Parts: sequence; C-alpha cells; structure tokens
Amino acid sequence: MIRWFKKKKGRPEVDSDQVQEQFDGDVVPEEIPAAIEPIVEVSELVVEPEPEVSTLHVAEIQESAVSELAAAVADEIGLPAELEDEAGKLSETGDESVSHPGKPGLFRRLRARLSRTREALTSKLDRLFLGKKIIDAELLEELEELLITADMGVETSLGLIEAVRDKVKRKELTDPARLKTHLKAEMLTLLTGVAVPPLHPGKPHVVMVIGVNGVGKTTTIAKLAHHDLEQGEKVLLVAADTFRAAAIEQLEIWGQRAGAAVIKQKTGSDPAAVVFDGLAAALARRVDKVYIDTAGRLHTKVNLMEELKKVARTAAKQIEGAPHEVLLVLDATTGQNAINQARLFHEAIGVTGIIMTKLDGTAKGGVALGVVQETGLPLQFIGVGEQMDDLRPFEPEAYLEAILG
Ligand SMILES: Nc1nc2c(ncn2[C@@H]2O[C@H](COP(=O)(O)OP(=O)(O)OP(=O)(O)O)[C@@H](O)[C@H]2O)c(=O)[nH]1
Repeated sequence: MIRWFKKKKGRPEVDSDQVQEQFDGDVVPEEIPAAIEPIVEVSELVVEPEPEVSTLHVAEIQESAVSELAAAVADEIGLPAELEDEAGKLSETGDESVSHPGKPGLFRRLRARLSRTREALTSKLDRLFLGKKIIDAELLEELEELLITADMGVETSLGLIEAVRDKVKRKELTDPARLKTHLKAEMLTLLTGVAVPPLHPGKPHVVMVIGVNGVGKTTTIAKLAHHDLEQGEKVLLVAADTFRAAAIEQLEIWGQRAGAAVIKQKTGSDPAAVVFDGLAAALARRVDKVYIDTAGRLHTKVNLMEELKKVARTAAKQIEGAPHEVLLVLDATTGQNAINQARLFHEAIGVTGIIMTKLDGTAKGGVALGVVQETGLPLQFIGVGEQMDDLRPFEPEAYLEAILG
C-alpha cells in the first residue's frame, strides 16, 4: 500500500546558516561554469553499466547474502518456518505465516534483510530480561538505556518507557517476560499514530527528492520510477543535482536501468533552470510523474537549503502546486544523525514523507522509530538492498515483527 501526501502549509523557518553548517564539509568545491548547455534527453539504452560499488562492508553483504540465500532455498523447497529458521539462522522463533498470511515470502525476505537490527535488539533485550522476576525501576532504566543505544532517539525512548511504566503502575503489566510484547505494541501505536496529510496529486505529479550526499537519492528515484513504470505510468527524471560531476551521469545510468527518460543540463548549471526546463518538457510530453533529483551538497558559498527552496519555487511557477511531494531520503546506517537531518530539512524545506535506505546493512534500524516520532512525518518507503525491487512501502507491523519478532 503506497501512500502519497501533500506538502504541509505554514512550516516553521530555521536558521539556514545553522543548517548549512550541518552539511558543509571540507570538500574542495568544483568550479561552476556559467554557461548552460541545451537540454539533452536520454531516450535510448546504450550501455549496460557495471553494478554500483556498495558502501557496505563486505562481511555485512556476505551475511545478508547468506540470509537471503537461505530464505530463497527455504522458499524453493517449501520448508516449514521453524526448519527454515534453523537452516538459515534467520530467526529465533515463530511462524511468520500466522502474522503475515498471504505474503510469507515477502516477509521472510524483509526479516532476512533486517537481521542485523533484529539480532542486535533481541539479543540485548533477551539478556536484559533473563532471570528477572519483577519489573522494577532498575529494569526500566536499563531498558531505556538499551533503546537509546539502539538509535531510537532519546525522546522516543523516554516516551516508550513512560508508556510501559504507566502500564506497570496500572498493574496491566507485571511479568518481565511480557515486556517485549508490550513494548512492540507501544511502538506500533507510535508508528501508526502519525497524522497523514491528504493527497493532492498533480498532473504531472511532481516529486522532489532531497537528502545529504550518498544517502541513496539517485538509486531510490530509479527504484520509485521502476515501480511507477511497472504500474503503466509515464515517468520523467530531472537531474537537478548539478553540483556533483558524477551525479547527472549516475541518474542517466539509473534512468536507463529503470527505463525512464532523463532531463539534464551541464554540470554546474543552475538547478532551478534545469527544473524549469524539465517541467516544461514534462508538460509537453504529458508524463504522469516527475522525480527531481537534487544536490546533497553545494559549492561552500551556496546555501543548500536556500537552493532547494529556490528549486521548489521554480517548480511551482511551471506547474500549480508543484512539488506535490517532497521526499527526504535518510541513510539508516547514520543512526541518530538521520534524526537530526530529518528535523533540519523539514524545518527548512517542508518534507511530506521519509524514505529510509540501507536498512539491510545496519544494526541501527531502530532509528526509523526515532525519525517518525521526532519529526511527526510518515515513513513511506524503506530501502533494503541495491536492486530495483529493494524499495518497499513501509508497513509498521511487518517492520516491527522483523526487528523484534
Ligand atoms: N545496501 C543498500 N545500499 C543502498 C540502498 N540505497 C542506496 N544504496 C547504495 O548507496 C550508494 C549511494 O547511493 P546514491 O543513490 O548514489 O546516493 P545519492 O544520495 O544520490 O548520492 P549523491 O549523488 O552523492 O548525493 C549506492 O552505492 C547505492 O547502491 C539500500 O537500500 N541498501
């Protein structure tokens, strides 16, 4: 189930210098040429590019690949859930078909991809509860610490513990063995409690994708486009990350893989100009959906947030209500930093939804809870690998089952 949301009105402003400091690094800026080359459209498949080099550690990839393979083998030969787990060391207990009737294969893969987070969380929780007979203040304090160190964010962890403490006070919860179940229920309430703004789609529907360097914006756009194309939609990609030399080329490669046309200009062009022309092309070609790829870092003298705001204003000049969505891509492996980024981008630009990538390569998957709780934004998609179909709509129950199951 895919939800699309309209941008919120009346967003608070933020000190953009402060925001810029967050993202400016010590990168030597490239020289930005003033001339803007004419638009070039990529319409034909030319070369089959080499696969991207992953940012993940080799051992992590191998671990994930082993889990994946075990799941696939189990699927193939139809082992019962308990034996699959035994064979692939995929999970500790439970028959997933009970909690996820109708799509056990999909859930099994999600579970395999989130194995690092699950292993980290459940082993710590089990150790904490081991031999405990009562839920006392000390146990709750240790649990609070565990959640914070699991990258859920301080505010979120305190909120979850407070809810559990209330249940203990009301004597609804007394047995430490039941703590995990109650915690999971509180987490589900948190994840499903986010107010979902109504959808106001445009024609074409314009989606601006933002986020810092390397979080997975470009590949995520390709995955979204791939999904839309499979639904029979006509999709156009706009390469508005004109700062990084390889970014345009990368979008072209991914556009070719997904089968979507790309509108681009020369490196160093004004991103707003690329968007203006890109949306004119989108209107002329009557496409259904436009994805705008934006920069995650700019020339050190240019304020990233101001540039992104300008891109959004320019989009609105071409198409009423555009961008209809602003999706922020966050890298789960950055843990607590992802929460800070979400807050800053939302305050500056106004984000409508979050996409969290690289959940397959990290034990920090709990950060999804922190991001939702501390921004009040819906988590719409999660990235669990580098292939085209490794982007999934976020389903809170399946996610919690996969990390705590
Ligand atoms: N394991 C894993 N890798 C991912 C995922 N999403 C993206 N990646 C990888 O992350 C790396 C960076 O992705 P890009 O799409 O280039 O990131 P970007 O945000 O566009 O980066 P810039 O263009 O530098 O701003 C690539 O190697 C991707 O294959 C994911 O869900 N899981």
